[in-house]
Amino acid sequence: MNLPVDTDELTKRYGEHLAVDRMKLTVPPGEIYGFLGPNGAGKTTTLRMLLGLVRPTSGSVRLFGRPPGDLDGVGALIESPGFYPYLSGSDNLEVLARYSGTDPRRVGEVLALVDLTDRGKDRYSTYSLGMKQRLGVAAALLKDPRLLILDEPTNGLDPAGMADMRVLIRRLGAEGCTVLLSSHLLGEVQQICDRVGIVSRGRLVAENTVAELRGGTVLHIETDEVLRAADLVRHWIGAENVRASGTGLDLTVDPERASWLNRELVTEGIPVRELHVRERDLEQVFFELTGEVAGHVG
Ligand SMILES: Nc1ncnc2c1ncn2[C@@H]1O[C@H](COP(=O)(O)OP(=O)(O)OP(=O)(O)O)[C@@H](O)[C@H]1O
Repeated sequence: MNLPVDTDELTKRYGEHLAVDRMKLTVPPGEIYGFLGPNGAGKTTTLRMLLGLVRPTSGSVRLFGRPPGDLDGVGALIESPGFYPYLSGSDNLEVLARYSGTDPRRVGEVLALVDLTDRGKDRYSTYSLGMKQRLGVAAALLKDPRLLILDEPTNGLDPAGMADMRVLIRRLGAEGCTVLLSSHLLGEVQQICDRVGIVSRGRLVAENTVAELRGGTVLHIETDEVLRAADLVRHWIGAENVRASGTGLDLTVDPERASWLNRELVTEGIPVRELHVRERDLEQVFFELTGEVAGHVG
């Protein structure tokens, strides 16, 4: 099958600097794939290589089985498109439609898709940042793509603008469009994407669904005797499943065993102040996988 996105050993080197390192990226049809990593991780460079805007140092790119540069069926928003500020959103799209040989009747359709019908006749310069971004997506949708590539589509948007963009992307996905988007915001990919690839220093360090990346649940125990509790629990369930954190322990263990653990600890004279199951945070997973400072990612 010709996948919408399929790269192999994709590499880009700028002088001594390895911006993208042997990237293997596959996106099957209909998926919303989040390409997640801190600033400078190599996301934009990868997306630019997919679109034939940057030549790879080595490795290969195929979009629908075709070499980069053949962008039939592919729409992209990589950096803010150059819209004319004094033209309306609608007129700007008509210029692009004419330029790309698209039926101008499509302009009304894409404006509706991005919820800009009411403001289509207003000058671009009067648009909010969120509206400008949505017009950018509308431009990428002009040719009715089967694959949409979006670089940081919510960058710089306020919470309402971000929410609108999430709704839009999910709607496009529901209509069968494959979407590959990059982001440095964990919360965002968590909410939008079916699958996530985590990129760090040019390498894809993990790839999975959000749920699987989180790796299920953690049992958290709070006690005043953390060290003694940690020793005992390590002995019972294996040291690799126990992490001491401050006044508590995080255990990778079947939550069904919570009452058994509680009983055993109390029997050993360890007072258990609190015991609850919690989901691992994607931010924590990200940090564990990449060693990147968590503050880099939202
Ligand atoms: N034209 C270039 N010449 C030299 N180095 C570059 C060039 N383009 C990108 N780089 C470097 O390659 C690395 C990856 O950059 P890239 O823009 O792909 O990262 P990113 O993950 O998209 O981050 P951001 O979200 O900040 O754009 C960075 O260290 C960057 O400085």
